[in-house]
Amino acid sequence: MKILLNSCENVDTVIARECGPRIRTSCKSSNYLTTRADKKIDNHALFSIHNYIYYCVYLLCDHTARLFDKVRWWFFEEIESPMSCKSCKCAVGKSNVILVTGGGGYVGSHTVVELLNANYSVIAIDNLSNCFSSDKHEKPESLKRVEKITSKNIIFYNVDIRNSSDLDKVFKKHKISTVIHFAALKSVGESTQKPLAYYENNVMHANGVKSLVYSSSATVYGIPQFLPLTESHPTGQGCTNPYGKTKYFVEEIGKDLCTAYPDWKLISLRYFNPVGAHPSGIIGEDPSGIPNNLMPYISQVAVGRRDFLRVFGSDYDTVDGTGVRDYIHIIDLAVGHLRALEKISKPTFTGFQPYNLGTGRGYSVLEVVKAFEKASGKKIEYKLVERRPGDIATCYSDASFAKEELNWVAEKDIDEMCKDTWKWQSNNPNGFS
Ligand SMILES: CC(=O)N[C@H]1[C@@H](OP(=O)(O)OP(=O)(O)OC[C@H]2O[C@@H](n3ccc(=O)[nH]c3=O)[C@H](O)[C@@H]2O)O[C@H](CO)[C@H](O)[C@@H]1O
Repeated sequence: MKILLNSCENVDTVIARECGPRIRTSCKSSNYLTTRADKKIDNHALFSIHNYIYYCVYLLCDHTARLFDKVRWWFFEEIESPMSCKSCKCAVGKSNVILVTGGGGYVGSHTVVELLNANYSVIAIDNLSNCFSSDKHEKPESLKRVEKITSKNIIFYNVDIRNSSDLDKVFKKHKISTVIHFAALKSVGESTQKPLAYYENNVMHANGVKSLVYSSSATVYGIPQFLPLTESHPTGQGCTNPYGKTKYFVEEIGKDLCTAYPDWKLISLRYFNPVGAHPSGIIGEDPSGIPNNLMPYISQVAVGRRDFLRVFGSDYDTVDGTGVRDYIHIIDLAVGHLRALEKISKPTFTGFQPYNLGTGRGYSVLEVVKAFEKASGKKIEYKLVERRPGDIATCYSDASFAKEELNWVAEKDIDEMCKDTWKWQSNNPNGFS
C-alpha cells in the first residue's frame, strides 16, 4: 500500500480548542498559528512534523495511528488540511474539507462514515427536517452514531440550504474544497402534492465552491427507452413527477454552469435504488412516517411495525409480474462518492459528468421479499394490489462507465443488503428515536 503525506501547502486556518494547561491557541492570521503568548508557530513545520509522526506510527500499527488521530482531533478542533487520504491519495497538498449538505440523512450519514474513514474532514449541515435529533442545537442522532462508528469528529451546523446568509457563514468559516449535495426531499408521491417545496429544496445554491458531487437519481431517465440504462440514455423525457424533475433540472443547471465557466466541475451520481445499512447495525434508513420505498417497508413488516406489504402491481412484463429495480447497498453507494471525490480533485477532470451507481442487476419485488425472509428468518406478509401511479416495470443500470472512470464497482449482493437492513431494523425497531 502506498501512503502519501500531505505537503500542507494550503494550511492557513487552524482553530484550536481550549485544552487545560496547554497553550490555548486561536488563529486568525494565515499561515501562522498564534498562541495566547503571541508566539507564532510556522504551520508548515508543525504539520510536517505531525504528518511525519503519523506516517511512522501508521507503519507500525494502524490502531495506534487511529489513537493518534483522535488526540489530534481533541487538540485541534478544526484542521483545514488533514492527513492525506490513505485510500485515495487525493489530499496531497490540498484543502481536503468536504461540506456535506443533508449529512444527517440516510445516504448522507453513510457517506460521512466513508469520508471520515478515508481521513477527509467533514462539515455536515442539515435542517433536521428528515432526521431525528433530541435537540435542534445538537447533531442529529445519526451523526452522533457516525462519530461512534468512526471515533472521529464531525463539525455540524443546523442550517437550511435555502437560508443563504447562514450558508454563507459556513462557507466563510471553512475552507471547503468540495461540496457533496444530499440535502433534498425525496418522496415521489409527496413531490406531486408539494411541488414548490421540491423546487425550492432540491435546486442547489453555489456559494463560491466550484467543485460539486451531486446526488442524482436514475429517475432522470424517465421511462427507459432501452435497458440497461447507460449514461447516454436521454434524460428529462417522461420525468413524470417534480422529484424527478428537480434532479434533472439540477443536472441541466450544472451542465450550463460547466459550459459557461471552465473552473466549474460537477459529478452527478445517478443512484439506482439505495438500500441496506452500515454492517454494524448502528445506523440505517429511518424514514419518517409510512415508508414510501420498498426495503424500509419490508423491514418494518418484519419487525412488526406494519401488518403487511402492499405489492404495487403484479401484471408487469417481468419475471413474476412485479416491478424490477437495481438495488444497491448503501455502503457501495457511499464508496462511490469517495471515488467521485478522487476523480473531481484531479486537475485533468473538467466540466460535467454523470455516472450511474448501480449493480447492473435487477430484482423483482417478490425476489426482494424472498431474500429478506431468508436474511431475517421472518415471514413477510404481502398482498398484491394495483400498480402505483408513476411506477415503471423495469429499471437497472449499466454501471460499466463508473468502473472504467472511477474504478468503482458495487460489491455487495442482495443477501448482504437484506442482512444489513435487518441488523439495523432489529437492533433499532423504532429507528433513531
Ligand atoms: C426508477 C426510479 O425513478 N427510481 C427512483 C425511485 O425508486 P422506486 O420508486 O423504484 O423505489 P421504491 O423503493 O419506492 O420501489 C421499488 C419497487 O417496489 C415497489 N413497491 C414499493 C413500495 C411498496 O410499499 N410496495 C411496492 O411494491 C414499487 O412499485 C417498485 O416496483 O425513488 C428512489 C428514491 O428513494 C430513487 O430515487 C430511485 O432512483
